[in-house]
Amino acid sequence: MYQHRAITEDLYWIGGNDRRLALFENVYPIPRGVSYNAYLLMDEKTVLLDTVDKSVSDVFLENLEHLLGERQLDYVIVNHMEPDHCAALGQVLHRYPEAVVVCTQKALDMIGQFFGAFPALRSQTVKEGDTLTTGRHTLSFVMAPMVHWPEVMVTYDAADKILFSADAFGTFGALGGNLFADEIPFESQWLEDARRYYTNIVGKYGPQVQALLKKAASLEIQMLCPLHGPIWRENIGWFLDKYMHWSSYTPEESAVMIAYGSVYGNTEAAAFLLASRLAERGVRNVLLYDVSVTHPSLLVAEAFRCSHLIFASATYNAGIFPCMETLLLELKAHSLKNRTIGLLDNGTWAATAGNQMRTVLESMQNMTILEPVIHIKSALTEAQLPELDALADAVAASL
Ligand SMILES: Cc1cc2nc3c(=O)[nH]c(=O)nc-3n(C[C@H](O)[C@H](O)[C@H](O)COP(=O)(O)O)c2cc1C
Repeated sequence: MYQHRAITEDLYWIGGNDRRLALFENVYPIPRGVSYNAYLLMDEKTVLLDTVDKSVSDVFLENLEHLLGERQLDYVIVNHMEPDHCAALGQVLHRYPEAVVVCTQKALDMIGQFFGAFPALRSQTVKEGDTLTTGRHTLSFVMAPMVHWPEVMVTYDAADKILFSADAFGTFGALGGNLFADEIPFESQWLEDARRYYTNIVGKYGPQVQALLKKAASLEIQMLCPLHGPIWRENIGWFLDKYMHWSSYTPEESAVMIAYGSVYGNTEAAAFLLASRLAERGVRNVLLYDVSVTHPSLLVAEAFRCSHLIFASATYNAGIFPCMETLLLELKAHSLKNRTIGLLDNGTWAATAGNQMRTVLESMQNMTILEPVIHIKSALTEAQLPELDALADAVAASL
């Protein structure tokens, strides 16, 4: 049964929701599911904006066929060629061979790579500022390379001031009937997933996102239609501000995240003592995470949110505790920068985790490592409490 939704008088959401997928990109847990948004503009010409993942392609095709009825599909705009948005493209082109695919040259190349040759493919490649008039609407194309993939562009509808923003402004979380961000408690129930989505999926490409935000600033935008999650028509400035922070690697809050990796509990105990010492100094909302039981994607998101990051690790086979090493390499891979760092390590015969964590962190940009670094020999001693206090003082003073 079709389940399309009207957005305006001639624009429809025709996507689908997947609540069964355990791991997005086979990496990121999505307990609240994910939506794959596609849009259909029913102007004098009909225009499909992106398609969907294969998991929801049946309902998407039903939506498309039901809305089109006897009309033909004139254009398919491909903003992003990642398979979670283009898996159904092949089926669309087989059903509507007269449709003209509008995309970047790079996306056109990818169509050939993913689907093989479509001998009868009708295509129109576009560049920055090119436009397509479909009747009442004039769509213009804004290049957004590496706002996830190199072929990405976004599409601006000048008539209704809508930006079809591809993966930008997306979030994890399936839609539950409400289509608009202003219809759901976004800040309290969705922001965490939006941050986890941005930081993990697009977070590495901050400069490219900044470039897109700069271009978007010159457009009057009344609605943001992303490829995942709810549509924005109110409070867009608030969400843009989040993107400004995330893409410039500016902490959202003066806050402390402590992540520890511990086998027998002694490093954990020291991390908890440090957290308590911070609380005694009036630091609020200190967050303590065990890296062994917390998915790195959540810790990456938290690291983007917090100004201060403390890493406490047992030494493991002359290296960093494995889950901690994974976290640090993930943070580096996502280009995190501009943070204040505290370090604790532990070892029974040769503690090397501290130096190795420092090496990773010093290879990242603008990471300020606070002194003292705490070195524990198996278990923290009374004699080390002044050192722990000194680190707590340094963190509190720099917040
Ligand atoms: C598999 C394994 C490898 C370890 N390798 C080292 C090591 O290379 N150097 C060292 O000093 N301690 C090593 N240790 C010991 C722990 O780092 C040490 O006992 C530490 O105090 C554990 O802290 P925890 O109580 O937080 O787990 C290793 C422990 C395990 C289980």
